[in-house]
Amino acid sequence: MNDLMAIELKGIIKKYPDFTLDVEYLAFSRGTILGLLGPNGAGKSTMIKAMMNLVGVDRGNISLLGMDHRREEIKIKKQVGYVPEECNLYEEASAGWLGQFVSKYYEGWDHRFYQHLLEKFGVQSGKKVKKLSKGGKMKLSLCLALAHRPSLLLLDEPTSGLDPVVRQQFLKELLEVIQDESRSVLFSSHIVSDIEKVADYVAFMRGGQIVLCDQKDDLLDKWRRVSFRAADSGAAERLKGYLAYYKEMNQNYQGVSGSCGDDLRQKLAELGAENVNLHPMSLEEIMIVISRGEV
Ligand SMILES: Nc1ncnc2c1ncn2[C@@H]1O[C@H](COP(=O)(O)OP(=O)(O)OP(=O)(O)O)[C@@H](O)[C@H]1O
Repeated sequence: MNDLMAIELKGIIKKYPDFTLDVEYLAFSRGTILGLLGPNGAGKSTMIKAMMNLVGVDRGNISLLGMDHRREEIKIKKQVGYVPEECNLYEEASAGWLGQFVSKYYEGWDHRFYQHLLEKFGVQSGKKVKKLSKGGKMKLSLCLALAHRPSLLLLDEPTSGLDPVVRQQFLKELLEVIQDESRSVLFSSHIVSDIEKVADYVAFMRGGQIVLCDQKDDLLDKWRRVSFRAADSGAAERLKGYLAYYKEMNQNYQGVSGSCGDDLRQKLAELGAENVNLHPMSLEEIMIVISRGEV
């Protein structure tokens, strides 16, 4: 277990009849935001639920804030704010009542901050949960998760039901919340632009596995769309090693490289590539290529 890590997963296996979560290793440091991207059914929610011990894993170790997720579950939960994908709040309760109720479980509960968040997100304190819109329920869940000023926030697609204005507000709030101390956030989303705005690290999931995890800025630096013509079949064999995914027609290659150094163009040329073109990729483009497993 590494105390400096917000979350550390090692050798996780969780089998369902038609799906296996298989995470060899995933970790990110305290005080940072990890954006978790992946297509529908990739296993993002299952992995987050496993961290919260809401889904029991068959094998492997999970530590949150340097503590074992099973042995020290209660201690962890006092320091974690979790917002699930589906709203599971008591429908007959109001935001005010829920605040009073939830506050009993958290030493760090800050009632003024809770009121401030409700106001900021436009959630009426007296309105019952059942009368809130989908976005309203998500905003209330966020306020409840943020108000005890947790050391670690686990947010499962928190922005999916929100309109663009509230999404902006929420992302701003999130950045403010983690700015003052060493707060850490795991944030899953389909909205790549949201992840791009706030994340320090980005992890991509596909088919139950983490296929890539890196610092966001490094990802943008390293990934390039590449095209070239291979001088001959020997050159083609050597050049393919530089492409994460590619398609080929008559020795004309179009692909992507995830290992772009300043000298990639020169390296490809030395190995027999002609007419080399390199283009930067956005996070969205990288995600689409990785999600599909093809160019
Ligand atoms: N309780 C369960 N029993 C059986 N299979 C399950 C269960 N929960 C999830 N799964 C399966 O696990 C897979 C991953 O689902 P999960 O909800 O973790 O993906 P996700 O990446 O969060 O997807 P989305 O972006 O659509 O929310 C899916 O194939 C799903 O059917």
